[in-house]
Amino acid sequence: MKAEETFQEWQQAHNLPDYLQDQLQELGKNPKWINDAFGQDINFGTAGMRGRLEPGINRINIYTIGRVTEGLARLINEKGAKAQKDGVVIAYDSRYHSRDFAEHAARILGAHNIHVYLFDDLRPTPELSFAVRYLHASAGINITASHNAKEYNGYKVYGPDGAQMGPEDASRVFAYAQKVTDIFTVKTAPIARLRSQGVLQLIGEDIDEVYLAKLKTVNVNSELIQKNAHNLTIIYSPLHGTGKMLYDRAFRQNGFTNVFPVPSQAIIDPEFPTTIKPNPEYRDVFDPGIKLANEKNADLIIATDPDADRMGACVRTKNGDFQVLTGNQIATLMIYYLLVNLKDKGQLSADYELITSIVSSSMPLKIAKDFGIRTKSVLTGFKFIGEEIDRMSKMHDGKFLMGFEESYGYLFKPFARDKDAMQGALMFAEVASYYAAKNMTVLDGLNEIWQKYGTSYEITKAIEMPGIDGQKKMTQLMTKLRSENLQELNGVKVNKIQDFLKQQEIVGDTVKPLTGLPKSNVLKYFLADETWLALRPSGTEPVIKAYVGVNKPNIELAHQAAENYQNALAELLK
Ligand SMILES: O=P(O)(O)OC[C@H]1O[C@H](O)[C@H](O)[C@@H](O)[C@@H]1O
Repeated sequence: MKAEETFQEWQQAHNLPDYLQDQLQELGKNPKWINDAFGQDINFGTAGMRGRLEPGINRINIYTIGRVTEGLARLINEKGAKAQKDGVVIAYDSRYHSRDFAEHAARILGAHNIHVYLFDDLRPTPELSFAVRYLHASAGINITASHNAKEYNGYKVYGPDGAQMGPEDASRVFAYAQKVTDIFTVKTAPIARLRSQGVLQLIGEDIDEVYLAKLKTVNVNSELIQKNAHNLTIIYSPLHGTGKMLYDRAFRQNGFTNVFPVPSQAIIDPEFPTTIKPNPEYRDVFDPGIKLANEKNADLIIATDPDADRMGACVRTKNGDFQVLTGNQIATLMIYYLLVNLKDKGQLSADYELITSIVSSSMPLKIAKDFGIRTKSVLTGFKFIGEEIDRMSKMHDGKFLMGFEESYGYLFKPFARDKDAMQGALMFAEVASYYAAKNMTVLDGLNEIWQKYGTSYEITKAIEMPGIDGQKKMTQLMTKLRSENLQELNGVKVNKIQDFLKQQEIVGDTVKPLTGLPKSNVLKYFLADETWLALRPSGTEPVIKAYVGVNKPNIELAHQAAENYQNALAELLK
């Protein structure tokens, strides 16, 4: 059906909530918007779906949420009575309509006689992942758009292992969802009836308690924390979201007693009024925290994104200013600390594994190699790290030490199978205590690591390409880059190209198969000066991501080189 016809159908639909009718009228004045919002179904991929909170089949609203939930219900029913009985856990974050959408999903699943565990209030993504495993549920749903701006919402789906759903099941959910002929009349059952029938069960504090007990096991040196944590003042921000629910108990129970929330950002608020995007990779989100840190004489600010899967940190520099660390730098400090700790205790063994992604820093890999442990690099998406954890536990062929992605995601203990900002915050607080005990700052620690292993520095940039037009442009650009086989950049020779879609590795005129990972639209370049570059369309936002990682003798040279390469990539992507 043409975009215009679908748009008209929505205009004529009965019972459309007021806010959607208002938006239809306003936004519908723009033919380009109609084309984009009604031109195709919103994609449901392995990261679920994410989009602007607007009317339209290519947007996030009660109807697209309803349709995909119907798809999930049909998949669960196809799996049989046990899957129905095991049920689905539903969580949600602090965004506009998150709770409405969660209840709507509960009503649809309930109408299919699928057991539902619905959180009584907002909760972190990793707690949902944990709950799916703990309750032996057949799936999980989280209504969240993670760190996106306030205009967005989304839908993440989890499999029985607590990791985000794999490609096979995701495409079946999408296929079932597409079979829904009338998006406005998906069958629901009333919440009160589902409650009285025992189909819908509320959960909350009961899960918090067991999840917190698990979080207690994350820190590795309680003696160090006991001796030093009282000297460490931590400023914490949940960025208006779900981290608020548990941070206080989590820090305290693990021995971090000097933790102060940023008051303005500890207010749960879908407007995210203190930020442009509630994303802990940006400096501006830390501004209120820096003010408080100066008042409290604190050196460390930790922030978690609204669904508390990403964790970022901002630390005091020598001249008293503050610097936001990258996800790669945080991971570098963490893996180094973990390995030193294991070595000191005489517990280091070669079967420990570090799992990371192909677009993350090479520094943690270097450190892991130096300490003699194993590493594996997987595609972007924490579910791939989850798969490796599964492999280790089933095959007994490795001990999981840490998983990380440059996008501020970390995991240490596999009771959750998605990145866990609570685990990240606790581990980073321990790293800061370790350096405090040595009278060093976290930045001193990073410098020490750089002196030992060379200075790695990475910059990731996201180049926006919105709408259906943007999607076409990304496809064209990736095709063009594939056909060009880049020979040099900024005068430096490209030694090797890895094409993860064609599964080929190109060295000069030789083309070899690239094995070991599923197909993915990623190009990675290795240059003669130890630089690596990667390009890929994001799976969660309308952007192409450009990753640069350089290795230089010092940080000034590294900064400069990384910026220069980013500029060169920006030219390529014009
Ligand atoms: O780079 P993207 O495709 O936007 O993905 C960025 C991130 O998105 C989600 O949050 C996934 O859970 C992460 O594993 C992934 O790293």
